[in-house]
Amino acid sequence: MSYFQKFLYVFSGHQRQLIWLVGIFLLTSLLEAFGIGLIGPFLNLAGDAEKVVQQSDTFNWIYQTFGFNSLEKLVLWFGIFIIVIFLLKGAIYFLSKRYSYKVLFDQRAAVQERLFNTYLLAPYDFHLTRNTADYINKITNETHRFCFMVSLPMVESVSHAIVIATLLVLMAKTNSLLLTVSLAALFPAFVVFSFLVKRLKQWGKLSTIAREETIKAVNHGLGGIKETRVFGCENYFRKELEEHVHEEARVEILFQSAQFVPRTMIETLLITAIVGFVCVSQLLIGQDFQAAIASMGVFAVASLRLIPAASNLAECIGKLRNSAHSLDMMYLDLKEIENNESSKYENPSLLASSSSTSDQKHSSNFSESLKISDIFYQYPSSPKPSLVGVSMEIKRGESIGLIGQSGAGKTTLVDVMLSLLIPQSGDIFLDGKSIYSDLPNWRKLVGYIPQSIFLTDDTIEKNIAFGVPKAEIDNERLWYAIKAAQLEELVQDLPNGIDTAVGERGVRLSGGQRQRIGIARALYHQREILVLDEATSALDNETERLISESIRALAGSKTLIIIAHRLSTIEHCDRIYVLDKGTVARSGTYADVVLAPQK
Ligand SMILES: Nc1ncnc2c1ncn2[C@@H]1O[C@H](COP(=O)(O)OP(=O)(O)OP(=O)(O)O)[C@@H](O)[C@H]1O
Repeated sequence: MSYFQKFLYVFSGHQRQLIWLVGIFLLTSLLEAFGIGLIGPFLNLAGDAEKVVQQSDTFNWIYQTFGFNSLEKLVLWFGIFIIVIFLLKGAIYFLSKRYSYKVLFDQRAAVQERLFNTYLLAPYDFHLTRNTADYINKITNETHRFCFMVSLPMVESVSHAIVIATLLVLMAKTNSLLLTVSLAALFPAFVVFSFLVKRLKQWGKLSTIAREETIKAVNHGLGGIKETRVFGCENYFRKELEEHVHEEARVEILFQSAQFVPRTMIETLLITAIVGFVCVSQLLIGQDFQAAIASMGVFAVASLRLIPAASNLAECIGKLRNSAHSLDMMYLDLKEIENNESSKYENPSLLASSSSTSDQKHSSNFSESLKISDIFYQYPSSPKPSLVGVSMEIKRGESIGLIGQSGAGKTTLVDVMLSLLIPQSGDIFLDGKSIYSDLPNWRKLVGYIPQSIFLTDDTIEKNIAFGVPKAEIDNERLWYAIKAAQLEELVQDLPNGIDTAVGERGVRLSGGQRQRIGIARALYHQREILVLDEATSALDNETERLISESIRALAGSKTLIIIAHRLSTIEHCDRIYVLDKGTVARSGTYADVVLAPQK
């Protein structure tokens, strides 16, 4: 696919604004050229007005038509006219810049939103292959590059190309030989430029990678500041960061310096060509000097616009090449996710509906049973399947425990149940109906309490009512969740109560408190089916008792699926499933599976 097609795919929806931008840039160039073109005649007029009016038909016509009664007035009004043209040009220049920034920044915001939405809706297995640094870099840095290193140069190069083409036609009409000489003289600049173009793309790629690695180094070093400090790894992460920021600086210096090469060459070569042409035609061929001077005048004026237009065009092409990697990356992500088979299960309306799920009355229902039927799942990057023919049936209100050795497939099964992973074969039936026929509805039924809860750097209240705007939080439901998750005492002891900030990822809370916030979150969101991944980390007896109590209190009213690492947690479960190498090895009551001697 061509660069331009990729650009249009990412820039979708606002193509008309691009055409407006090209038009506005052209108008500014035109006014500028017109204004500059008037300066010469004005100086001539001011120097000897009488002679100019006598010799120039145009000035004579102006003088007669507008009824000037003195030459001084003509000079004055002509001067005022030039000032008005420049004022107009200045105003249009300002408005065009303002408009172009509006288009570009609005477009950047639109691409940022689109990328973020795309990532939010991307199949879960897509996220298993990515790093958050990659998302942060694309949404913050690369979208900026897309606007100022792809969109803007694209528009500017079209307007420069039009100006250049017009000037070339004008020059060709004036003196085609001089034009040929000028173009031939520019040949070395084309050669150097085509050599640089390949490098520019490579430097752009290295610069993108360096930015991403810098974010990774910050994430690793500061994200795990506890471990960094305890293991004394400050120097290691400092060096990592140093390496990447210097790499970015190195390639940016190369790119920015390389941008001046075509500009300098074009200027030097064009001036050399024009001066050389005059010398040769005058000294060697003895051409009529007056005729040469006449063409030189047109060339000099045309070159005034041609040199900047040509060097700006070269600069724009340089930027477009340099940002080719950024464009490729954004295009590939958008295209890959938007066309992904699994994405078809995802409903874009989820984005609109998910934030308000909790305050809507639940339309989703679970009245009888959940049937997991013959599930087969293999990770895209894994040589062997993680789940093979897993089946189980769970009645409404039952609690089931999943146990098995590390790597047996418990988390994978839970991820399939949470519809994060879509199985290659098999199905899950809710009251006899496949959940895949209406995933948004299924998602309103299941809640997840992972081993390590993701807490936002916000208050306890906002972490429990996760994803609900503050004004829409239901207080009654919030306090029910706090009580049921055994958090009441903690909240009452805190000076700011539910308004206490938990810190990034909940650093100001203990592991047990964090998990109870997770339970409260699932309860606030009124999920019928709760999937609980019990924390493996050793919790103190009191915390463990509180968590077990809150889980036990839910038994019967909620359907619970618990991945257990401590057998005491699943004592009360109606049924236990033992997973082994991706299959259900045994199932039965706690007494059958855990207490009975194994054959
Ligand atoms: N993202 C992944 N890509 C490839 N293979 C994976 C991925 N995640 C898990 N696996 C593999 O799938 C199998 C089941 O892993 P899973 O995490 O489901 O086990 P588990 O029973 O939950 O283990 P644990 O109790 O240690 O959490 C393992 O062999 C594991 O290596």
